[in-house]
Amino acid sequence: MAGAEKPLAIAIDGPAASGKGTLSRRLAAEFGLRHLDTGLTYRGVAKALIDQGLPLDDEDIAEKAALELDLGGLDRTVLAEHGIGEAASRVAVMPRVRRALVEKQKQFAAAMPGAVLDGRDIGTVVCPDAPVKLYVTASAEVRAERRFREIVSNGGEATYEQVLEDVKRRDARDMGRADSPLRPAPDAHLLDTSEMDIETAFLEARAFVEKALADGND
Ligand SMILES: Nc1ncnc2c1ncn2[C@@H]1O[C@H](COP(=O)(O)OP(=O)(O)O)[C@@H](O)[C@H]1O
Ligand SMILES: Nc1ccn([C@@H]2O[C@H](COP(=O)(O)OP(=O)(O)O)[C@@H](O)[C@H]2O)c(=O)n1
Repeated sequence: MAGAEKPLAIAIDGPAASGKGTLSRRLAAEFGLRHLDTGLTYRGVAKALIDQGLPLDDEDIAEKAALELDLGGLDRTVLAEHGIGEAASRVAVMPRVRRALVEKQKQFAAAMPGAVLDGRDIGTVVCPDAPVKLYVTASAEVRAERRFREIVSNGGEATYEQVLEDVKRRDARDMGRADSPLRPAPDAHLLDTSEMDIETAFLEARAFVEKALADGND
């Protein structure tokens, strides 16, 4: 990245358990960039409200929690809990919560040498000028199977049917909200990982990033 004049942003969006976090972490390591899982910021707000016994749907209260959130203090091991994803998608419908978090996410992306950000609105709202945008997806059934295995391997309890229902409900809420709904940016490259293992998906994603960066330097 030596000599780069402005930070490089790689925007990765997609629905729950599509594999965007796994890809983002590996791409960040590969290209020497920082990484922000923006889902953790919405999860962080939801967890703060739950811990204080506060409602998830009061915009004044949730905005305050969003403004107070410290990106440096997000503990993935705690926030990854399945139920917090559902709560996060409820706080994520509120425009003032989004505004507060998007501002912090933009600041993160603006620091050199740049960053890989993953979430639902990175290519459309947080980094609309990113030169590299990926929309990672997979069928709801494949994503539910991945999330189910993840929960069980972490010692949690769930059934595949429950997880599939949760995934579909969250998809509907994320795609149906008025503010920054989940959708591919018009210039995003679609990567359907339904039939790909992690390594294959990473190699595809890396090849796409390399090509996009080379094209951008022409
Ligand atoms: N292509 C893939 N094939 C199989 N499992 C995958 C694949 N991509 C990710 N996973 C697994 O699926 C789960 C969800 O992946 P993650 O990257 O956390 O998704 P997201 O960030 O989109 O919610 C993790 O346990 C991860 O190891
Ligand atoms: N940029 C983002 C990231 C997450 N979110 C919300 O936060 C929830 C949790 O996101 P996440 O990325 O941690 O969820 P998973 O895909 O890991 O299951 C999502 O269901 C969205 O409602 C969002 O609205 N915008």
